[in-house]
Amino acid sequence: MSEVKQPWTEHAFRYLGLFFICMMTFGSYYIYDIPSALTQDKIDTWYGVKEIKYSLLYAVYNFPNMVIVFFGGFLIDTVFGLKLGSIIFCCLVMTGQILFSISANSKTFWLALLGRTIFGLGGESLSVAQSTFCAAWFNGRNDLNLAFAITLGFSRIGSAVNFQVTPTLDNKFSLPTAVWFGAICCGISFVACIVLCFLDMARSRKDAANNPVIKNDPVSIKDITKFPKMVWLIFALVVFFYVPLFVFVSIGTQFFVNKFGTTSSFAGVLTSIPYYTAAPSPVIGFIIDRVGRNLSWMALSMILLVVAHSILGFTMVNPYVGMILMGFSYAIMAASIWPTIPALIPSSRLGTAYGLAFAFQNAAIALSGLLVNAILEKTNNNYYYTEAIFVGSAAIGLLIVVLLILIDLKEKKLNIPSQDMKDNIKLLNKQSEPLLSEQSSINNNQEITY
Ligand SMILES: NCCCC[C@H](N)C(=O)NCC(=O)O
Repeated sequence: MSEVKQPWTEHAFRYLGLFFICMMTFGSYYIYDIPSALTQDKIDTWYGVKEIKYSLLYAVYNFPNMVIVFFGGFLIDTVFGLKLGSIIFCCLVMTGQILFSISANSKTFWLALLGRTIFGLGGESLSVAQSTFCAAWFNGRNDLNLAFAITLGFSRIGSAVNFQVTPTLDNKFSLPTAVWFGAICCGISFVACIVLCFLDMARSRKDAANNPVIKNDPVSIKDITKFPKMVWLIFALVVFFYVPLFVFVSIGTQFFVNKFGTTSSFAGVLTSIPYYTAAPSPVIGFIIDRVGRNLSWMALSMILLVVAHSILGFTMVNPYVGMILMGFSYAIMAASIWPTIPALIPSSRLGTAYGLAFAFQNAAIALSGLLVNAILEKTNNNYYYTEAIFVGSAAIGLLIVVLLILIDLKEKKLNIPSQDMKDNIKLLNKQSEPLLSEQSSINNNQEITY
């Protein structure tokens, strides 16, 4: 297909939208790790609670999201729409953090848990909305991978900044001030979300004028049974990649103190390296937009993750080496995996698809987090077993990518030059809406391939 040159105003408009897409989740990424940045000891002393209760501040976020985030995505596609859905999820995030801040003033632990629960009801679904916005604004353009990479890189800077700002505010002023600052960040994200919704109205009008589609295709929960097998393999890969990353990060500080004898503040610096190295992710996204072949990049990322955990778990090599490799692995995966979903699923069902991916991810992180902590407790902090789990998980992830590459030799959807992938996405969205409605009214048993 021939390439039509876009005017610079069109690019400027898309990148203005992208700025607000990034800002919309800045607050939620910032506040997620506030308990960890304050440290368990401080939280326990402040609220007068014991260890197990501290972990509840994370559990109340992750456990409901085994289910909630899937419905969040589905509701975006069916009831709320993207704009109203984002506003509702942003409100939940902000309300949750305000309650957490009030609990910090009143030293009421149950209120802190309520706040984190309400944050969880909105936090993951807001990330689904963010990915769906990103796909809506950049589908069919040359810079889809770059846009996803900028979004994640920016969000992760939010996570990393929290680890510096929260302890500083806590030391200089007080613990409640540090927590309220998180609420202010959520307020800024809420305003960004409102601005984005206005911009998105203009974007929808422009896109509808350029690519008119016949909208007669109600989204149903049963549609997930028609998702192609490649997208299920992508969901599996999300699980096997993020478990060795996020679960490791959650025990990282203690790991470095125990295994390498570092101070806890230096251990914190080491642990946050993968979040900082997400910053060059846009550069990688830019390269992938030029060369395409997302699956090959994902294979490289999985290899780096296997090597990183093998070095960290089974050698005494300087921990910077393993953590920087893990960071590169994350930067590459963040830029290459999320844009593959719009290449397999039409825009009208992207909320559901991202919702499913995050639901599996949350379930896996919550359950394996419990398993890993139980193993550490039973083995008196022997990290050999937990690192074996992380290496095993990354190795399974690598096998899944190899399987995807083999399937794609025939399907030619994901490991192809970027121009071909872009053309496929345009075709998928042009065809899917009339195609789905026609097919489902003709024969409900007939398989529909997106
Ligand atoms: N509060 C943390 C948001 C996580 C969002 C989502 N589950 C996710 O993992 N996104 C991809 C990423 O790399 O952050």
